[in-house]
Amino acid sequence: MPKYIMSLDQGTTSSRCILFNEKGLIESVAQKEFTQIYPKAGWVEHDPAEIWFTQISVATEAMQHINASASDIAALGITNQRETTVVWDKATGRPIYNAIVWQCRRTSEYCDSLKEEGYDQVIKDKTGLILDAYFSGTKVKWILDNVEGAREKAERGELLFGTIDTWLIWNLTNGKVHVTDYSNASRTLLFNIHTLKWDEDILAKLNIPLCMLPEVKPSSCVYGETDPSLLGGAIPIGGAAGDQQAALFGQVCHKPGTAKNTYGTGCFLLMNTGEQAITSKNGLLTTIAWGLDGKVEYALEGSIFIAGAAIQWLRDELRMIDHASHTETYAKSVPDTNGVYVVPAFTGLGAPYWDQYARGTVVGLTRGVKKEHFIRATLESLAYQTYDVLKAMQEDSGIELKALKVDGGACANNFLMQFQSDILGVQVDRPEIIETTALGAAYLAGLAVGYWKDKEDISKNWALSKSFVPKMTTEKCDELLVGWHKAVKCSLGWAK
Ligand SMILES: Nc1ncnc2c1ncn2[C@@H]1O[C@H](COP(=O)(O)OP(=O)(O)O)[C@@H](O)[C@H]1O
Ligand SMILES: O=P(O)(O)OC[C@H](O)CO
Repeated sequence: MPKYIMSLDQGTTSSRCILFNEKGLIESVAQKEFTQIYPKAGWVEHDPAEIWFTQISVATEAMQHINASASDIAALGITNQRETTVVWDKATGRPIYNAIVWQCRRTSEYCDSLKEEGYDQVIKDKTGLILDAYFSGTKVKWILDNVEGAREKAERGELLFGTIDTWLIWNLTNGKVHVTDYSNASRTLLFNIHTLKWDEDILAKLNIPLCMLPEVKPSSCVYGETDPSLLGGAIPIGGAAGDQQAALFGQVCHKPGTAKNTYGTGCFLLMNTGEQAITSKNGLLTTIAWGLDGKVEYALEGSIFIAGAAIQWLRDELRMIDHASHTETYAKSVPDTNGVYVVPAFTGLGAPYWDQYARGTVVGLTRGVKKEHFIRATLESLAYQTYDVLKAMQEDSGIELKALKVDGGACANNFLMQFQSDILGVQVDRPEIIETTALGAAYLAGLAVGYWKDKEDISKNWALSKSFVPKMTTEKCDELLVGWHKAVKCSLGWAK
């Protein structure tokens, strides 16, 4: 009887593999960071070969840590940074260009031109998304327009497109399977979330041939088996989901009205809306949560582009800290930010502002401002951005959240979680396992092969580690939020 489920978590900054047991506990982890490529201001790329190589090597490493063999693994699930776009040659399996990362702004002006024609409404109606460079569609078009001979090859059926789930499954099956799941398809700008088909009108508008797109399947289903040469035997690939939807599943937000916020590179707040696709009036996205049990379920999403990445910026570019976790001590060493606000709009602002031209802004500097204030203000910016998104979500859904489940690397920060609870006026619940993204993918894969019976079987695994309850007065909160919103105004439209 196989003992584990393997989860491949291909994130924006690292590739990770976790082996889970049937209680949803971690048995083994391996992780590798990979290169971020910034060819021009506002452009972000990854090397797809490095993504594949780091991912397969951490899988091997995680197995070695506990002497697991392929026969010990019941199934493998995949979860991934979403929207990031790879186009490769079907015959050779070689990418024709670097992966264009979700954060990349190179197609902003093209998106503007479509907006001027009013095409943003068409996009919203069909895909549930905002017309923005964030999503895959305009990135695929950019590759076809800019790599010599690419469009002709694509039209002849010689090129394939995939988000990272598709790229990994293609490689895991040695080029046999070209698929994606509903949750990832719903982030491409090319998928109609109501008809559940690739949208031929949008494809024609963006001049993207249908033949290069993957087949879209449920998030929990056996897509194929890993090539036996890779992990010492064939393992069924039983599930795939975009990382934010996987986290929603891993947090057992299986019922409408339940929500989670993931604090990783960015911050993504998702609320399950069941079989109803709610259209936002406040700058949120309507997205597919997963395809499971013969149907799809939807979510409302607030996407914040820069969260933990701002902490990495403090560490790597400003060199104010040696380690992300040190921010907690610095922030607690001062009573406030001394009037400083940091708006980390490094790649524009996502929900609810959707300003492609906003840029990072620091306001309120005076002679007495110390590094501790700056660090605290950067941490607080994650909580303020979450406030803006949660407010929009409560208005759209008509649901007042009683508690917010949190996960992702930066939710380990107790200062941040307390400040988050204060500013939201809502309880914040951190689970024992904060690797819920990987766990969600494991659950989807395990369900497909009968390792877990059903959602109820999974739900009992969720365990609370710590709750944070609001302590700040409403007056103080309001005062801080006025300052934040003034700071956001300063950042808007800067790069126009
Ligand atoms: N204790 C901490 N306090 C604040 N930020 C943190 C802390 N630990 C990790 N982070 C941030 O969290 C991010 C890593 O989280 P993770 O969930 O692994 O992200 P991703 O999946 O996007 O790569 C990094 O951006 C890092 O700066
Ligand atoms: O890699 P993460 O965890 O920052 O997630 C990135 C998101 O999927 C982008 O939409």
